[in-house]
Amino acid sequence: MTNQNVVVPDTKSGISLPMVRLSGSSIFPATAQKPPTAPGTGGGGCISLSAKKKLLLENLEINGGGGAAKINSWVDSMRASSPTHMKSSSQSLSEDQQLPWQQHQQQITLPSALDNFDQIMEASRGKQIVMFLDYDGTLSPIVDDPDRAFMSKKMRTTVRRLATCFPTAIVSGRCRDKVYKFVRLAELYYAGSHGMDIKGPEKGSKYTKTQGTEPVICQPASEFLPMIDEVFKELVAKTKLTPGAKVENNKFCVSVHFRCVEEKKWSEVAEAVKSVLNKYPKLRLSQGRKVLEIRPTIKWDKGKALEFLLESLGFANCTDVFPIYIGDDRTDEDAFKVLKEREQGFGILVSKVAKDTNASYSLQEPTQVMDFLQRLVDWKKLAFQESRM
Ligand SMILES: O=P(O)(O)OC[C@H]1O[C@H](O[C@H]2O[C@H](CO)[C@@H](O)[C@H](O)[C@H]2O)[C@H](O)[C@@H](O)[C@@H]1O
Repeated sequence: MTNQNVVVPDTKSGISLPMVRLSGSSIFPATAQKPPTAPGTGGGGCISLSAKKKLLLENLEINGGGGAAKINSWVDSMRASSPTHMKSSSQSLSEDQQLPWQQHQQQITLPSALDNFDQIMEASRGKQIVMFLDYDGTLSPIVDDPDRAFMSKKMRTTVRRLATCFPTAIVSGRCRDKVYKFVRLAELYYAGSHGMDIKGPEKGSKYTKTQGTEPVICQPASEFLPMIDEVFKELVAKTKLTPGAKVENNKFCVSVHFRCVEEKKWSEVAEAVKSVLNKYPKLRLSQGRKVLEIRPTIKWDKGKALEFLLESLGFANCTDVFPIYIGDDRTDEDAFKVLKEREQGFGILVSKVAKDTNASYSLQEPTQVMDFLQRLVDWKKLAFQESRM
């Protein structure tokens, strides 16, 4: 496996984005086997948007709503991202007023990944499981202060054990350094800034042939660094008079938190973000849990990061791989969608409420995620013991 310079053309801006990635052939034989459809989804856990909605979605996401979307609909969208407001807000808007993530066609209650553990393992039979874990809301509980979103010692121990059994990656909206400081496990892959900053394990990985060489690195949005810095400073200045607003520099994207802002002041946050987006057409908006995020318009997201990591691990065209992606946020949907489209592995949504999702199973909260990961470890150990008998 060798390092290779690759250029990713950005179809929107017309610029080419250099990155380094590993190329390698699969270490597993290719025998196609389709995982069974998750119960309760009828194969339709994936909700397809109509062509019209897709177009609207692209327009809104690319220019942050352009001039058309009013601040009121932004605030409605911000309310819709809060579970206590889920019923009241987005449903009162017409389809054209809604931001992309408000356009629910159907809310799905997914089967529990814990209750269906045996079924998931059965689907993975004969395949290499690869684990992808979101951080906030998945490995750590959601808290008011983003700087204090610590994962428990028990969770860290479980993730460490998991990584001895399966290749494991953390895929987060946070910048890579910050998420690493929270997780502190050198043996993992890390994809920060919603997948726009990927680095392989410091210590090399027993799962790749790259041990002892330079770790894999991928930064497809590196040209946006100065712009993101500028935007960060502008947003800090624009929100400094809004009590509770917090702007976080996530290196290749900026997060504007409104969790601690009084609801009547949410429009100030929306105004600030919208005014900046209007100034920077090469940046777009996405939304997470009580956070508005500004990121480059390049076609790169957590789904692309997942594909890149699979390729780096040598599973590019391999059918004997079984990726499991666990996440709680809208940005994780990009990865769930990739798995659905590849018909490989499963997405697991961490949520207590029904959501419009491409995931196949659900877990309610980080403690359940930990239980699921521990079961995976136990299952692997048992399988290993049985293979030696
Ligand atoms: O992709 P993730 O690892 O889930 O990161 C998404 C964002 O997570 C963080 O914000 C969220 O968690 C905070 C701490 O619990 C919470 O205060 C905030 O309201 C949530 O949105 C992080 O601070 C962001 O930078 C990430 O983009």
